[in-house]
Amino acid sequence: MIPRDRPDTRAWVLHPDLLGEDRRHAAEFALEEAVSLARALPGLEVVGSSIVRLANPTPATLFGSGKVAELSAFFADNKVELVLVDGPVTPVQQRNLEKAWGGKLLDRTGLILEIFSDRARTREGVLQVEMAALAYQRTRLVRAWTHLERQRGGLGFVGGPGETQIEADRRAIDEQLTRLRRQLEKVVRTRELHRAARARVPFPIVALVGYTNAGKSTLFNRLTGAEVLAKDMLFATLDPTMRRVRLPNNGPEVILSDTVGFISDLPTQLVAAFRATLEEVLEADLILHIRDISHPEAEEQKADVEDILSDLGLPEEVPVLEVWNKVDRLPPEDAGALARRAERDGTFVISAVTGAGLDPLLDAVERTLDQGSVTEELTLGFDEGRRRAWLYEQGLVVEETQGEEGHRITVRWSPRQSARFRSL
Ligand SMILES: Nc1nc2c(ncn2[C@@H]2O[C@H](COP(=O)(O)OP(=O)(O)OP(=O)(O)O)[C@@H](O)[C@H]2O)c(=O)[nH]1
Repeated sequence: MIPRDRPDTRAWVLHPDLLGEDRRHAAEFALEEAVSLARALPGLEVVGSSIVRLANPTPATLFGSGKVAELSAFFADNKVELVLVDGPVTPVQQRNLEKAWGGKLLDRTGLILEIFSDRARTREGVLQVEMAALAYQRTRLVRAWTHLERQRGGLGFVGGPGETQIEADRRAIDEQLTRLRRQLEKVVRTRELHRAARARVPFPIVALVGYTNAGKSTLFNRLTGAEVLAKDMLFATLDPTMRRVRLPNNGPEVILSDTVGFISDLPTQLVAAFRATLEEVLEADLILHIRDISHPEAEEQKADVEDILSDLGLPEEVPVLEVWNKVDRLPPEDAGALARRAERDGTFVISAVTGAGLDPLLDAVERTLDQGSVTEELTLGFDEGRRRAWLYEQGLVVEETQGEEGHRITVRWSPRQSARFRSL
């Protein structure tokens, strides 16, 4: 963990470039993202960053010996205390580089874990991140152990002191993982209860999803007036936040849900933690996919988000509206062309900062929620007062007459509202 009780740690971000000159831009975008990630972490001062060409990773030190020495002098001159390497670094490489550079080193997974742990707000988020961190540590122990074994010439005898220690560490991690897993099961059960309770909330749920830094929290705050952390930081939101809001012009009330941002090349150990925080979108009646249209990799980001949503098993009937945010950052002529394209594609161009384009978007939200709705006639027995009251609370009742067998009620509702009613 990075100490928080002292002046900011001076950090340098290194992106090892495995691709070479013709993919230079990819390396530059990757470095930029890595720097934004590092800036998202309190307690760090990012003093600079660089791309290091890496044709053939060296098993012991990742970079070649000349490069290691050159960087060592450079880090000493610049008083760098922590080096963030934007890629995987083996435990052996980490140990050797830390020795050579005289400071700490964190690889990409380590960095994202630090951010997740800093941001996790719900009990479930915290547990998921702790488990991911332990699982990560465990793989590093195993690798160190194999390495030790190899150092001993692979004779295969057991019980050497180093090995016993690593075995003991591994057992301790396993025990802790089991404990955390049990706690998590309990938390998930409680969450299911909450979810069932929320399934009875009388308003449709609109979820904001999108890449990290796309502007979800800014839009959320603009629409709800809520105090959700919005900074120029990645991962300002790790756990979804929900607020009730009435759409303008006396439109319907909805629950707006802000979710954790996506990130490219998420290390595999972190996928479960990330998904756990995103599962909430499966309950939404409508999804707004917020995109930073000024981002150079906007298209790749869109594909990533769509892939994950479909992997999560988002039901097909849940409508998704695509929202092109940050239009204020484009030159006016590009913004004009974008608006024409958006009209053709059925997407929405907005600026969450200036408020431009919000009215048409909110009209579309209202229309889309209504379009999915159908009118149905129900008969409720006289003993079903609670369910009848629920229909009224939701404002779903169009007409009611009394028949011999009970109340005949005409309702207009979305498929999800109808499903919620049936689960009452
Ligand atoms: N120029 C401009 N900047 C914007 C706009 N919307 C958001 N931003 C800025 O983009 C940065 C990120 O915005 P957030 O709202 O925190 O982004 P997010 O999608 O919630 O990010 P995560 O929580 O990391 O997923 C902040 O600095 C915002 O001020 C916009 O419409 N125009």
